Amino acid sequence: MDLKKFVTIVEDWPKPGIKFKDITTLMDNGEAYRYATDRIVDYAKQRNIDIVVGPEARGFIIGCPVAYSLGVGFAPVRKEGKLPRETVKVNYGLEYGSDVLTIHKDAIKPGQRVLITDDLLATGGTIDATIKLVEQLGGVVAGIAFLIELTYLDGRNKLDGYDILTLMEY
Ligand SMILES: O=P(O)(O)OC[C@H]1O[C@H](OP(=O)(O)OP(=O)(O)O)[C@H](O)[C@@H]1O
Ligand SMILES: Nc1ncnc2[nH]cnc12
Repeated sequence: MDLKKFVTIVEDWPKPGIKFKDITTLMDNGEAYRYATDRIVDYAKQRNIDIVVGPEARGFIIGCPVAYSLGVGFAPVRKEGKLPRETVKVNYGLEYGSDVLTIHKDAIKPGQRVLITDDLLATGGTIDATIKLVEQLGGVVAGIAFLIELTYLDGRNKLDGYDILTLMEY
């Protein structure tokens, strides 16, 4: 299936010069959403995943159906002030700003094999921060899966040494 047919490019959003890749038009097509999810599930099955971790908000859209299909748990990474119990946190930069990401301190047990999911790899700042959170808790990043990679931003370089799956490149 040609997944790119289901992604809508929105020019100059949220800021001038950004070509926003809108995945809502992929998610609202049942066949495309299932096809993309199943490809990530196939990847995860080869990597003995204990738990899926995804950053707010679009990382949830990808990670939750993958976790459900694998029969493993999902741990959310959220922006600061959203998780109610004790967290660890890290600052990060992204294509159009900067922020703080957090995860519950007990979300991952030391040694657990983690699949990180998100919709899109741009500068790699979000996932670099997510890796730091997972590793701070003793998790092993066994794979990272995205729908989309913006190759011109070279985020993959920032994630050097980790195993990465992307389903579409721009
Ligand atoms: O590789 P990077 O440069 O870090 O950029 C990619 C991240 O940016 C977007 O999330 P955003 O922070 O806009 O949040 P949202 O998912 O809540 O819209 C996207 O969903 C990725 O998580
Ligand atoms: N160009 C882009 N499109 C969609 N989400 C993004 N997150 C960071 N850059 C993005």
